[in-house]
Amino acid sequence: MKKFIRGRLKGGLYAIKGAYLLLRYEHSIQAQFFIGVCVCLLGWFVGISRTEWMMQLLAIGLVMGLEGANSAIEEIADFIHPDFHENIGKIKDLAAGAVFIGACVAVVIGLLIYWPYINF
Ligand SMILES: Nc1ncnc2c1ncn2[C@@H]1O[C@H](COP(=O)(O)OP(=O)(O)OP(=O)(O)O)[C@@H](O)[C@H]1O
Repeated sequence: MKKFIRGRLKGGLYAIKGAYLLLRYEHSIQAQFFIGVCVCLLGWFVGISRTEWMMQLLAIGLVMGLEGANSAIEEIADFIHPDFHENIGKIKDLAAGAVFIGACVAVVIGLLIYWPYINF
């Protein structure tokens, strides 16, 4: 049991290190983090509901999580095949496509949350 808990804690520390590396070195994640902070400030300013906060945070987590996975896939691809290869390009495009889908969903969630707060 002790070994199990120590193993999980160690795994958690590696995951925190990974999150730090993403935020420190990956420009896409940095941009998404910045946008996420701006949207959170907007949510606080506008006074969105508890449910809207949950949806907003889920959307931010979805995009940043997918971007992190995309970065990891790009790293693997460059590591196993640093030279140009059609399949590597396809793998990277698929991973980028997953981020794009998540980002589109996040934009729709954002519109659904903030549209009612806009008074023309
Ligand atoms: N080794 C490769 N072989 C074939 N096509 C590649 C290769 N590397 C990149 N590409 C193509 O270029 C696109 C961009 O790849 P790249 O690795 O530069 O990612 P990126 O989206 O610019 O992300 P980042 O800016 O985080 O590096 C890929 O989606 C793919 O279509």
